[in-house]
Amino acid sequence: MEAMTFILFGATGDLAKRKIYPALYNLYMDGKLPSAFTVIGLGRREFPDSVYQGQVEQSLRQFSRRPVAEEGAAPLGDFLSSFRYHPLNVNHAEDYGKLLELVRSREQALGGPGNRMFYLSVAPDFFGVIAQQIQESGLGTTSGWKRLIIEKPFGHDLASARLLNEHLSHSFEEEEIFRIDHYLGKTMVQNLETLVMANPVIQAVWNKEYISNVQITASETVGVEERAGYYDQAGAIRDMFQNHLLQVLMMTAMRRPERITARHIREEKRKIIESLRPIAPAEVAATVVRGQYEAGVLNGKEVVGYKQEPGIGPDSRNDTFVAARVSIDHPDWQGVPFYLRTGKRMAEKSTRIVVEFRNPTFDLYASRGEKTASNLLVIEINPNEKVSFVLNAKDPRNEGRLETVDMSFATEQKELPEAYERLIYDALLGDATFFAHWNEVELAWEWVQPVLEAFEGGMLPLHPYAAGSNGPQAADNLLQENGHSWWLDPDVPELVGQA
Ligand SMILES: NC(=O)C1=CN([C@@H]2O[C@H](COP(=O)(O)OP(=O)(O)OC[C@H]3O[C@@H](n4cnc5c(N)ncnc54)[C@H](OP(=O)(O)O)[C@@H]3O)[C@@H](O)[C@H]2O)C=CC1
Ligand SMILES: O=C1O[C@H](COP(=O)(O)O)[C@@H](O)[C@H](O)[C@H]1O
Repeated sequence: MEAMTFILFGATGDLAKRKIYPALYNLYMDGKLPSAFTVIGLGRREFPDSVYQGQVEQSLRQFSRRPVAEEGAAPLGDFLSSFRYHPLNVNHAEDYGKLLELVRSREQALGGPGNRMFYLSVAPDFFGVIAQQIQESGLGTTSGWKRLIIEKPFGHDLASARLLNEHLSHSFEEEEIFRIDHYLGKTMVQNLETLVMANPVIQAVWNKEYISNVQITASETVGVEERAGYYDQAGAIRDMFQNHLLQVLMMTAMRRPERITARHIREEKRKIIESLRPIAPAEVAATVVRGQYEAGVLNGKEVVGYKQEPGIGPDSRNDTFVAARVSIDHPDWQGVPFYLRTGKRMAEKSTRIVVEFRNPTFDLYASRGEKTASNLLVIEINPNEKVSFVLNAKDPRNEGRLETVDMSFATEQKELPEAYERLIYDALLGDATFFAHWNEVELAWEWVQPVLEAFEGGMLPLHPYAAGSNGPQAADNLLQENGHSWWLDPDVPELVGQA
């Protein structure tokens, strides 16, 4: 790989420490970084490179999945010697000129064409000004490639997302922008495409003829944590639904691409998000449920309600839970509801997709007083990474009566690269397959916008739910109207018991 300079805005921030430095270190240890590279960390304060390198080391010791060597020992020492710190206030134009001098001097020292990766790990309000200054200062002019990695949230609503994109597009081509959605870096989300496209058996039944409904859940046990300022403005709908859940939906429902390339996969994803049936604000209440957690018991401990969390006001109407029934007006998915839900302070941490297959209308076993259970394909994304196929079989201990069994495989999590490792590596290679294209982001906001308007216009009740529960009853009713119910437990035998 050619030499590269990695220019990190927000180098002293939480995300850099918890995710970006560990990802870079693990890539380095796997031989996936260029042999010549510099990381230039940026923040407002002044301090020497040695202090910065110490901060990076500390973050590796705390967060790296791979144990870090002793202080000063190679390869840690070699890795850290590539880190430089530069004080820069994103709003001060003159600071960018000085940054350019440092970048050029490092490029000269490293050799190569001057490849520049700009990573914006700062508040989204700064994205526009940074992109503009990169352009105006000359940082964006190089004989190598230039790329931009940006973090979520990408806008607060449809209008702000469009404005942000317009700002970025003055300085970067769409092909140069890598919008991180860390769910797209998760092993099982990446595996979805292979599972469906590389297995003719699954491919053949991946449509409305065989699938009854699809359930995508991202439940969390954590509450708002220390992010009240951000979360109380965003809510579950912007924090999780507009991006992560809709991305997982696109990955699940996309049809077979012509080829396995970023362009072809994104084309198929776009067709799905384009086909989501829009809902008018007046219809939102019939298809979307929002909730907010109250005090409850989680893992045997009492926890406070959302309104009692530090930094949240007693009158907050923010949603900590959202569920929706989504219809895809695509010939292959007509009549197959996709149920999506996400919430904080729920009974379990579980991100999963459950695909429920149709049962034949004539049940051969009814004459024996038995009922065949629905076949399920359960794709557990987090914290377990496991795929299970739930089938009917004979129970040899019970006179050959029907029982459900599962065929499954799981991945060994410890060994696997983390989402940020995969995504940063892909961006270094210029592979945008698992990044959100602007079309997807815009269309996702287009679907969500009437929902936001219904929220703001008070057209949708905010259902309370107890911390430690599975969310409000209204979210169950969404499915019951169609004769479905949430498959609750990712542990398959018990899950089947919920039917
Ligand atoms: N933390 C997380 O888990 C996640 C974060 N994100 C997103 O990542 C981004 C960064 O988040 P996070 O690291 O948590 O934020 P932090 O608040 O922890 O860090 C913010 C960073 O921005 C820098 N900064 C603030 N103002 C300026 C300025 N005027 N000029 C230059 N630098 C400035 C700070 O540097 P200093 O104060 O040293 O100047 C600091 O390094 C955000 O967009 C967030 O939404 C996305 C997903 C998860
Ligand atoms: O992006 C976010 O994701 C996390 C959940 O991520 P996971 O990988 O643990 O499933 C969520 O807690 C956070 O609020 C949100 O900003």
